[in-house]
Amino acid sequence: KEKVEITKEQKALTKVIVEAYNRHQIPQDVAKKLLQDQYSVEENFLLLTEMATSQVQVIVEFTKSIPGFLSLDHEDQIALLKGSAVEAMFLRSAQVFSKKMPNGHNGILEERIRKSGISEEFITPMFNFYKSIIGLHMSLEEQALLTAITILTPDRPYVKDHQAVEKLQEPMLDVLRKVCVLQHPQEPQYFARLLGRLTELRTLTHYHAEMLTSWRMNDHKFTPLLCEIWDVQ
Ligand SMILES: O=C1N(Cc2ccc(-c3nnn[nH]3)cc2)c2ccc(Br)cc2C12CCN(S(=O)(=O)c1cccs1)CC2
Repeated sequence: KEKVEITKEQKALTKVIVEAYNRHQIPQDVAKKLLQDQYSVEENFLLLTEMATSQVQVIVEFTKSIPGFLSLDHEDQIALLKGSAVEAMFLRSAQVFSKKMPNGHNGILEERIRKSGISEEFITPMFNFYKSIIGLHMSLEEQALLTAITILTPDRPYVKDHQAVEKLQEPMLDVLRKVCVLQHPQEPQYFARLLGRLTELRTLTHYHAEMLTSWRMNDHKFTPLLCEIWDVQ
């Protein structure tokens, strides 16, 4: 049985990523609004849009703290952010949603999301993904590293220097693999299961793009930041 050892450098890298992941949080008042009294479908949608805008800001700040990211070609930095924005937001939402919301409230929040103009065909895969993330009981290190790995995906559209992105993503994959072995010794396939969630995330991006079109049709308004990052005119 191979003795798994995390090197000094890998410990330092994990520390930087976890600190960045913890440092940027959505202002509590924004998330709390979702728990207040009854809202109409329009108001719910507006709240989710406000939340999503804060989430994107948090994800951009987290990304900038990933060692080496700011040394990438500037256009590649934008391509990575735009290519991973929805996935990083859904991954982070699933991870935070469960923690941030005291148990009793999950139902209320779930109710708000269900009553926000998002169609059932998107709600179902979204909550299946959410439940699959919760079921993994990821540690903070695993959540932070998996989010960084998602953002540093070399094969996003318009990325020119794949190699440079791979060089940043590989060390994260190496340390995540070791962290999984050390933190889930009973589950040798745990690391593979984590990466499997990234595949499920890609299907959510597809649903999200479809939803964006239908929201546009029903004249739903988005903030300038969301229009920029989601390529909405
Ligand atoms: O809003 C969501 N939530 C609730 C949520 C998210 C984050 C925090 C939070 N608190 N502190 N930090 N973060 C709290 C509640 C949530 C939870 C699980 C999954 Br899976 C996904 C989601 C979405 C992500 C965005 N979409 S969206 O479709 O992109 C859309 C944008 C505009 C209107 S609809 C809706 C679902």
